[in-house]
Amino acid sequence: MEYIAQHRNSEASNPEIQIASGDTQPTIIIDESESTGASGNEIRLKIDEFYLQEKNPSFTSSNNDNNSVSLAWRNLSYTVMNSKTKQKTNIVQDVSGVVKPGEVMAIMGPSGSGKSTLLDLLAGRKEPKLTSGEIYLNGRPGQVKYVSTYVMQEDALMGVLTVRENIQFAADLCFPSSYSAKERKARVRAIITEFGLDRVADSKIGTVFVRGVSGGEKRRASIATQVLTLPKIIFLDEPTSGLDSAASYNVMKAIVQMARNYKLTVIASIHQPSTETYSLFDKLCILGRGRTLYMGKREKAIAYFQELGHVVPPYSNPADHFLYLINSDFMTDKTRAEEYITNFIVSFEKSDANKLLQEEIKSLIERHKEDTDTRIISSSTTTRYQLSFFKQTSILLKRSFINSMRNILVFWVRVILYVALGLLIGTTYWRIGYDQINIMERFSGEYFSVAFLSFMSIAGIPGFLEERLVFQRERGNGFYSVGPFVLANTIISFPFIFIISLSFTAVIYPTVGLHNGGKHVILFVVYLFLCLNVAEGMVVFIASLVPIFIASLALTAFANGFWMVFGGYLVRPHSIAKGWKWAHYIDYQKYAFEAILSNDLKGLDFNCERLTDPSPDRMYNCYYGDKSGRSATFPGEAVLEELGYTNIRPALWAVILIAMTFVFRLAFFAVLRFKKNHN
Ligand SMILES: Nc1ncnc2c1ncn2[C@@H]1O[C@H](COP(=O)(O)OP(=O)(O)OP(=O)(O)O)[C@@H](O)[C@H]1O
Repeated sequence: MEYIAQHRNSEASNPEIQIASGDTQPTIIIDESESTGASGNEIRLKIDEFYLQEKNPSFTSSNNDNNSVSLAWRNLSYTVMNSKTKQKTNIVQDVSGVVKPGEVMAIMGPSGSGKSTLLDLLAGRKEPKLTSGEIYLNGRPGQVKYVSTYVMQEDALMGVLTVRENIQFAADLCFPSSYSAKERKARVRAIITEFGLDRVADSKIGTVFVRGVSGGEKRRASIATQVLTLPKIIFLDEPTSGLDSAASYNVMKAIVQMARNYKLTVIASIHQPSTETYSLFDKLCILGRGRTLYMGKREKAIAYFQELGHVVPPYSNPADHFLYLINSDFMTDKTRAEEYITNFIVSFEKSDANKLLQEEIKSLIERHKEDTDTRIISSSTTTRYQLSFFKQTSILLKRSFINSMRNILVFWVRVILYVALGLLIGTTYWRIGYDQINIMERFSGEYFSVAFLSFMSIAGIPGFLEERLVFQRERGNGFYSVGPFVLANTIISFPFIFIISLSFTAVIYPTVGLHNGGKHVILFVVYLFLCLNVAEGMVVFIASLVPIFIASLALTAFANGFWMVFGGYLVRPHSIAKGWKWAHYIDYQKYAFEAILSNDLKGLDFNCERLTDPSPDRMYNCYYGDKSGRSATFPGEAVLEELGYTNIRPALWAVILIAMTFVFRLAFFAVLRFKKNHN
């Protein structure tokens, strides 16, 4: 059933949302002008909720928590084995807790206390073999990952896109196709308002070249893109890290408000919240050495520690005080430090707070024992992705296109570099002509074009790494699969690489004075284009394998250095040592270089040197071809033959270059598909 929202400004007297049921398309009629104090945004929110519930029952509402999910866990442990000592270490041990819909819990503790590990455990992101304990969704064992979203610490946004565009693309990717463009836009508007981003909605996120929104706004935008679908449980890994206290407060406030409005269950690991941020939490889980030092209501924590004899001094931040209190890392006496923390652990185990917690978990399980409603556990598992492969690819293509057009780092920096370099080469070689002494210059120019242009594909690494981070986040949240991303990335590179090849050729070809004629110019562009596609494929493959900027830069530079050695110019094919011949045959630069060489030299005649003291039998000195001294010229073919570039088959070489592009793109797919992410 479809619903259409209509805004009517004058006639309706009832400010409430009305549903005018028709036969097929009931219409929501809204009067914004005479609302009873509800702002346009509030009305919009109501429409959005309405849409979300009608279209997908897994979306929750502020007034209806039927679909909300409580999360409880009991005796959760994570144990790793030290590969050297073969000893087991509990990173997290016997941790229990419960968070109900609408509540926000903070996991706090000193560095290394196990906050991230616990968050990952709860989110189902840890190796099950190393995990023990139980996790309950609404009191029943269930798969958390199907009803939750994990918000990573790093902002994963496209810098050249505006806040709204980033969120809109996420909405286009994560909502099912039964949502109209208008509905998705409405949801985007609503979440922008919820996260207080209206003022900067049309500002770019920012890049190294363009100053964008503030760190806090960027963090809010990043979170907004990940919670658009109102997942029932939200995990946030250090959502305020790197932000000042005001920005941290605003980020947390937006999250808390959303949790309240939509009855979402929220768990966030947090380092050192300010007093204001701390006061936003409903519950606290304080960890020390992987054990629970306190788990319960935030407002009862002060009294709890007071009972243990640790009074929070007046006017001090309770969070700071607790963290200071439980930090034994800097105690010089290790036995005393151990005892000190053990006291906190034992005190909590024996505490009323713990008894209350255990009873709460028990009663939650009891209450849902007879529950036969499996909707929560199974609702999101029926279809893995909301959109078809084709739709996913087309949206990603559109976003990649905008990113490539606007982000100078992706392609344009290469266009500028190549044109500048083309001008440099062109003006240096300036019309090299057809004398035999110029032959090696042709070789050098053509080799340089292939090798340097391929090498400079590394300029695309920063842009790709940014895109990969967004991909990783969106794939993690189940927006789309690897195939559409790889396909979109591949397709979008073609026109830009073509522009690069064309612009370089346009500059270099006439200035250097390569083989004249339309066919030769076109073939030069084609070979360069095919070569750069392989180079680009190799860059994305390496950068996805090692997604660390400096490391992928170094690896790609090494790989290109390797190909340069075996490309057939620095060492001619027949001179390459036997043991390295294989490298020559798998070197894409060989195929491009030889095809370009053949395109230039074949069909050209070069002038031999006229002797200063000619005799009737010997008038010329020819480096190649007929060396009898009677011929004034020799063909380009003779040069190739004598220098060992025999058996060049340009059409086959072109096919090999296409195949190599395919292989690298396939490897790129395999890496994204099968490599485990550790960041
Ligand atoms: N797989 C593992 N093998 C060995 N040690 C581990 C493993 N995972 C985590 N640890 C160790 O367990 C401890 C807890 O790690 P965790 O990252 O959960 O702490 P944290 O409280 O989030 O720390 P921080 O606040 O500094 O990020 C650390 O000392 C860490 O080095």
